[in-house]
Amino acid sequence: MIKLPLDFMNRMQELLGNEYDQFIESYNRQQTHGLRVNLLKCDVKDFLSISPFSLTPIPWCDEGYYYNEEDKPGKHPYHAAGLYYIQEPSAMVVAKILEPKPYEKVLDLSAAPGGKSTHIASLMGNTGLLVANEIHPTRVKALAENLERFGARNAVITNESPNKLAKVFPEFFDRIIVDAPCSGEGMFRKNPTAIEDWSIENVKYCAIRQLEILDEAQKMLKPGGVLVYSTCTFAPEENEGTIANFLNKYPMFEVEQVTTQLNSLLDEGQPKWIGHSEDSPLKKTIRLWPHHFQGEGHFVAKLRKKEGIATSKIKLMKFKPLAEAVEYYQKFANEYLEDIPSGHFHSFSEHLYLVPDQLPDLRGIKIVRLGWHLGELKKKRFEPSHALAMGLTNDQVKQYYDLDVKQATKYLRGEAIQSDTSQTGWSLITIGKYPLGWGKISNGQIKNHYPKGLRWK
Ligand SMILES: C[S@@+](CC[C@H](N)C(=O)[O-])C[C@H]1O[C@@H](n2cnc3c(N)ncnc32)[C@H](O)[C@@H]1O
Repeated sequence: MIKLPLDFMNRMQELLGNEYDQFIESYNRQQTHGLRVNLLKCDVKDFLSISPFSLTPIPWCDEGYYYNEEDKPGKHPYHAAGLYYIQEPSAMVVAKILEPKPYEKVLDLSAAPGGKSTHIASLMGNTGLLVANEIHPTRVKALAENLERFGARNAVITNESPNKLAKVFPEFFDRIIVDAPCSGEGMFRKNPTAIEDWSIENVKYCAIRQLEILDEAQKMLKPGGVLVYSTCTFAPEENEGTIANFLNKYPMFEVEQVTTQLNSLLDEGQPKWIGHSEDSPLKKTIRLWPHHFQGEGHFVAKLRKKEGIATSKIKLMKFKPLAEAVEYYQKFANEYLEDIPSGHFHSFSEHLYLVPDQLPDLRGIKIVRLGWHLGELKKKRFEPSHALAMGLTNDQVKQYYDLDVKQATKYLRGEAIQSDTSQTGWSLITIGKYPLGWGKISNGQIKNHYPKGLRWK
């Protein structure tokens, strides 16, 4: 049994009353583990037909499955191919509640390491625009890696404070998710440091910070848009409390009833825990309890901004592609790609990106990725990026070289692949039909271009 903070246990006992014993008992149950299939790469049926893991469906997410810990899907080459994301099962409900639609503009304001962003990308089918922002400079790297592995082509990744972001995206997004930094009570079973860091003072501090983040988030939402707020804590101050303070400050928002395939398993919000009446709209927020189903604790509120007319002026981005980079990209694409991705090009020094439509002027914003990174101009030749490989399918390239699991493991370790292929030049290295990265072939030798920073030890 894990050792929980005494003040936390006393609080929970007071809140849960008769249910408290059941709640505490859930800490003795085995942790659950989930993976979520990447619909950008394959449909669930295709994935199940090749999956070597023993999987059980997660009831609230069609593409989510529990796996056995011994399966270690994070260490399988299919993970490196971006076929799935390892995610806490309860967390899979959040993007479902957000319901992003193709061609929309969506913001994930506190996105690292990318659980919700990869889910949103997967549901948007590489259309529209996903802005995935993370304030923390180290954590944003993991976010970029995860979205790249997923093959997301429509994601702009930024490393900013909500306040700075709000200045360039006024009334811009159709949907925003604030998966807020919180006291993490719901993750005590999985994350012992959350136990060490827990205190009542921290709960209060988190509640203040959450409202500050929401203050900025609401500015970026279009009239009629949807704002989803989520935490992985049980603390009423950070859940119903934060939402009550928000609604008080911004009466143009209302709580929307959540309808998902999870409905019968969902618990309602608890307005009475913050001194509100039982008929409060806060009852429409939802709580996920670890003693009611297989997963950790979560809270989600779906808010909608009233309809109206957006009055903010957006200055659109001026694309500045490096002409030579475009020229050499096109040469590369004619030689190696069946389907030549085109659209708005933009360059940062020699790097070429394919940028989603309708992007505002992002001057002053720290940009980590601006859409799909195609590659880099290097001394009169174009070197395709890893992101380009991960966003392609094997039928979009003129040549690919398929590996089995053993060879793929070698490739991911950065080792040379023995072959007697007659291919020459850039070849998409795949497992099944799913890309792992690039190889460059000459005289039957495949030079391994799997990025050094990602190589398996
Ligand atoms: C719960 S985590 C996000 C998890 C992520 N959405 C996912 O599904 O993988 C909260 C994030 O908020 C970030 N954060 C911390 N302080 C913040 C602030 N003041 N404004 C915005 N984000 C902040 C943290 O760095 C952290 O990555």
